[in-house]
Amino acid sequence: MNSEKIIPLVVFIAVVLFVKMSDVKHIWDKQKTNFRSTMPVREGPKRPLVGVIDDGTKTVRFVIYEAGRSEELVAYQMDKTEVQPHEGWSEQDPLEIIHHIKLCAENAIDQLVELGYTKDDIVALGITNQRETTIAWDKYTGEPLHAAIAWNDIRTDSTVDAILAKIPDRNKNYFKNICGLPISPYFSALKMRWLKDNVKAVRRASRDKRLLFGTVDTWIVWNMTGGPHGGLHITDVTNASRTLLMNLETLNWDPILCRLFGIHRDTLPTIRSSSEIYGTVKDGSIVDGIRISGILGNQQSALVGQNCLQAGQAKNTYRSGCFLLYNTGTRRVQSTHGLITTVAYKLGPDTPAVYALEGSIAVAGGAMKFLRDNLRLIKDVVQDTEHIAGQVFSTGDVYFVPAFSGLYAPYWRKDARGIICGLTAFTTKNHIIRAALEAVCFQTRDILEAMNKDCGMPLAKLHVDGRMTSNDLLMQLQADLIGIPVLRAQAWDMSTLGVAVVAGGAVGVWSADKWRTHATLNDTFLPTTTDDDRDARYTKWKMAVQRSLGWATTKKSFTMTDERYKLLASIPATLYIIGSFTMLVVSNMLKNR
Ligand SMILES: Nc1ncnc2c1ncn2[C@@H]1O[C@H](COP(=O)(O)OP(=O)(O)O)[C@@H](O)[C@H]1O
Ligand SMILES: O=P(O)(O)OC[C@H](O)CO
Repeated sequence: MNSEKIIPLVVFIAVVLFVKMSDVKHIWDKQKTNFRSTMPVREGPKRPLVGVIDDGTKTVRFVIYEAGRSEELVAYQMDKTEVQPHEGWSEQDPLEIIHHIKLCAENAIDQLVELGYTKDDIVALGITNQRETTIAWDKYTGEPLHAAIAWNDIRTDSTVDAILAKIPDRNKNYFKNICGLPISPYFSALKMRWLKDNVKAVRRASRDKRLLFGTVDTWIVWNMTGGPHGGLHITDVTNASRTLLMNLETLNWDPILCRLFGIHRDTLPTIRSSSEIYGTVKDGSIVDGIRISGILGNQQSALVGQNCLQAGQAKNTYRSGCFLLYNTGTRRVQSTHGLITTVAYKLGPDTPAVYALEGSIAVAGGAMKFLRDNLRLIKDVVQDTEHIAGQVFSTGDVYFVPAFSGLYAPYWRKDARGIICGLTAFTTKNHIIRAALEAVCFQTRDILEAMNKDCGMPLAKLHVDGRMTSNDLLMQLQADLIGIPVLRAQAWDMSTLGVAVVAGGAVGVWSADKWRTHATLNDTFLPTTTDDDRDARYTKWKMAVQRSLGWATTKKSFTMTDERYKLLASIPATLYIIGSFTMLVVSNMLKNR
């Protein structure tokens, strides 16, 4: 072979090898998230272990901690299937959740065995979960009667209007002093009402007294403790406080609210504390026989995991949504600036509940997914957002309000829809991506402004966690746009740590004091902007928010959606021509009469 032929051949082989290597790296990167054995084999006496089930919006995880240590020992994670049958709807499969939990537990315990432990070293299980997502099932067969309706599903828009019609002045905050929440599609009672109004199987089960309702924690515990054969129908105060049905003072279902939404008390779980031995797993799975002793909604769990156990401490968790919780101690602070009052935790049946003010943001990391999957501006949410947005020094005055399903706190406007404004011929995708990152930071500032007004004392620093916080650019923008230091947690997943602490606490292997010494911080991001600069940009953000409001109406006009287009396109052309011709003839006949 002469060199003319050899050189292209070598180049070709090199290219093929390079492509294959990047494939391998991609697969390896994916595996790393699933098979994370973060710790080497331990020397010295073994500690008791605490297992955690974390059911998130997009993923299920099973994590195992050594009691008293804040680092994960092993973890296994699986993605979940999200179904969006219609615009604004978001459903999950309740059976998939149970299936994934079992598989994750098996895989995590396999890793545990490699480290020299056995499953009997696990002395307690904790559950942390996406909140508000609602499931209805049959108490005698255990069958779900419908898909789980996810927290960010907005199908209940008109249900909200129907409920508001029964309330003086249609005031969405009318019952806020009882349950801490405004009437919004976000919360579970609306989803329960929708299920009763729209799903025959749910109505039938309700009539036959077979219906059980629950948030995801309830569904998991019921299934794991025996299901139709004596499964416990319980929830914890933090999850119950997200339904719109719990009275924040009595910590029980409120009769007025249950009547307003038409939800029968017998279909609701018993409300328990966040840290006590509820029962033992009896499902024949690998964790059979282990005690379940902790339940916390995932945002409350991150508050505990971040060690924000004193009144006045706050954390912000950046996941698909973003949730800022401010511990108010045993005082229930009523927000007059659009925040909600929620239970932060109750560490035992006889200990008082601790409350928090919460600013909930529906879309944070979800906007990055939108840029990748819908607009295809990026390929990788983690690397591209940081890298591409970092290629420009500002958004070029572009603002992105990701109000895909309305705006939550502090606006609570279900009629808002997403906008990108300020586009010029100079705008590139880099500016739009950067604007999407800044949107997360501005929404956090919205919450902080409200929180400072409600609490009267501005927050001096912000503790942050969640997968998105690995983005350094986002963290710096956050510090720049709120003007206070941002303290990033040592590990991104504080939700699993929080419930591990309370589950371990209930069985006496984990005391808050011991855990505290291990909760260390990793990085601090300091503001680099002036007050004037950040205030000017914030004023522009508020203008953008104003433009996003009032876009969606409950009564939709007939618009040509993709679904309708496909339906019309499927009608044979001849039928269409005959139909049109007939209409023409009839209209002429009528005209000539
Ligand atoms: N480093 C990052 N930079 C920007 N966006 C990120 C980063 N990491 C994750 N995200 C986004 O955050 C979202 C939330 O991630 P994750 O915590 O896994 O979801 P969940 O809400 O199910 O817990 C993802 O959909 C992704 O779009
Ligand atoms: O699973 P996440 O992180 O999206 O959490 C969802 C919240 O709990 C909703 O309130």
